[in-house]
Amino acid sequence: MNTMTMLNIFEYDKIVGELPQSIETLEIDSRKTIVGTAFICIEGFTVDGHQYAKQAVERGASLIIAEKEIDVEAPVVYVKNTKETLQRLAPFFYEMPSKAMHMIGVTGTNGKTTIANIIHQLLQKLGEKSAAMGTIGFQVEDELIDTDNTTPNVLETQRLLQLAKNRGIETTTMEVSSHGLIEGRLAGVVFDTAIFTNLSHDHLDFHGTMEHYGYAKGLLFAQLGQDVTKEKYVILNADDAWSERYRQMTPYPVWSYGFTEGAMYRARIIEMDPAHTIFELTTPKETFEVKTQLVGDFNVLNVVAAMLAVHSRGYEWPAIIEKIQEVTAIKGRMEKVETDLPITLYVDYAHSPDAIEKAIEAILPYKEASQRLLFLIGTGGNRDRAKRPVMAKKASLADYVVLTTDDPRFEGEETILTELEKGMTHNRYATIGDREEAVRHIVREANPNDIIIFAGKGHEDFQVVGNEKLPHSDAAIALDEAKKQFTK
Ligand SMILES: CC(=O)N[C@H]1[C@@H](OP(=O)(O)OP(=O)(O)OC[C@H]2O[C@@H](n3ccc(=O)[nH]c3=O)[C@H](O)[C@@H]2O)O[C@H](CO)[C@@H](O)[C@@H]1O[C@H](C)C(=O)N[C@@H](C)C(=O)N[C@H](CCC(=O)O)C(=O)O
Ligand SMILES: Nc1ncnc2c1ncn2[C@@H]1O[C@H](COP(=O)(O)OP(=O)(O)OP(=O)(O)O)[C@@H](O)[C@H]1O
Repeated sequence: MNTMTMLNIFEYDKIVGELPQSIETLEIDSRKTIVGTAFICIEGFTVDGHQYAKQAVERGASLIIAEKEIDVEAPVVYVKNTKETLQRLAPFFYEMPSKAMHMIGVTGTNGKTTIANIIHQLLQKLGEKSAAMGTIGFQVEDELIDTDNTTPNVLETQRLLQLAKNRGIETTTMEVSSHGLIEGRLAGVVFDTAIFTNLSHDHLDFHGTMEHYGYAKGLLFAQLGQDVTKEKYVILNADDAWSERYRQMTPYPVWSYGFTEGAMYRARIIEMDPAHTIFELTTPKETFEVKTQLVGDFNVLNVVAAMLAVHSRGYEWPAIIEKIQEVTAIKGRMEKVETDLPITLYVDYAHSPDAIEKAIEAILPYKEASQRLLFLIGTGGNRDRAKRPVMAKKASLADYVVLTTDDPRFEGEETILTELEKGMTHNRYATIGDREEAVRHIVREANPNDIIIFAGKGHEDFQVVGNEKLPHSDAAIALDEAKKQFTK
């Protein structure tokens, strides 16, 4: 990009040094800086990017954008606020890629990954070139690109969207986290459809109160804009009271879904077993029977929300209902671990109280009287502490519980376990800080034919200890221990 063109995009206070003719790329991480980069210094939660300007110059940055005085061997453009500058600059630099695609945003405490992946699978089955960005990474058709966050920072988001646009992607579905909304990571992303799943206790370390947390989610609906000449849709969960608040934040048509009587698109479960679900979907015009491989009441709502998003894209119901049958379970979401051993193992990403309750409730109806449901749950260190006892209380719905850690980071396991333990409502449980040992212990506790749910890690294959990502797989450890236990 021509440097003068770039300087027309945002306001600056002063320029020190001789500007290059053009810049090749933008970067906020000195470690990724290459020759010809414009490096933008961002003050983060942990460190201040201004400290890394020198390193960026050593790596070839030809221009620095800063808000504090720095001393570097490169031209510097001083602005009032580098975060805001980046939010204006990145979408322009990457040529507003979201405008070239149909964009679907999914927000809510639980279900974002599931819905985004159902939409992605469904659109591909309908012959569309689709991408999905979220907790699992960035899926561009069948390729998976690693990302650091559910909603990546503004630069990464724009860069990935441009990549999708360049590959001819027609629809991109993004998981929109409340952190992403509050931090302006979605600047320049123009959505066409916005979905709300549900709101329950999570992330209060960041948002403080449920009111603030709920308000943050609402920004997605406000961000759809006010241009009523555009055809945009809002898809809200009628079973969740927050939907009424979000309805008021947008002028666009609202399609509500849920089990509740007032829902425009109402689901009623007809049949459900551990391998499939059949439900009836009543739309304002007609009623359809829908078959899906996903299980659990909550997944019926996830499936309906995803089908509505695809309908908002212009696909007719018969085609959607035919293809939804082929959509498979999502990695790490109530995912059954394949084994011939006499034990049923599920890995699930539940790490909020509501998700834990839903995961257990998905299994209880099929559990025979002779079987026990064992549940392993941990919480992260240096994150929302208030949810710990509430999570353990929900986990107490299981017959036997193991309380452990889930990314302890820098926090001692003692505090995590003690705070979890406060919520237990029965005494059939163990506390084991080391997650590998906890997994092995719960398998050893199981009798033949019992069911174990390993909650919290889902698709993740690591455990964050300190600031290191150590390899860890609940499924692999559980299978190893189960072999010892059940092939004697
Ligand atoms: C609290 C938070 O949101 N942190 C995010 C933030 O990190 P940070 O502010 O600590 O960054 P920092 O380390 O202080 O760095 C500041 C600046 O210096 C730069 N730097 C740093 C080191 C260096 O050597 N060179 C260098 O240039 C960095 O690139 C950055 O520009 O910016 C990083 C880069 O964009 C994010 O990856 C990081 O997310 C962390 C990993 C995180 O855990 N975030 C959570 C809270 C989060 O955002 N979660 C939601 C999902 C929630 C849900 O489950 O629904 C999400 O969307 O992921
Ligand atoms: N609609 C739902 N309502 C309640 N719980 C759900 C729902 N959908 C999924 N869950 C539970 O929440 C867990 C996480 O699901 P999913 O990954 O789809 O949510 P998410 O919103 O993407 O979570 P995160 O923001 O933490 O990445 C699942 O493993 C399941 O236990």
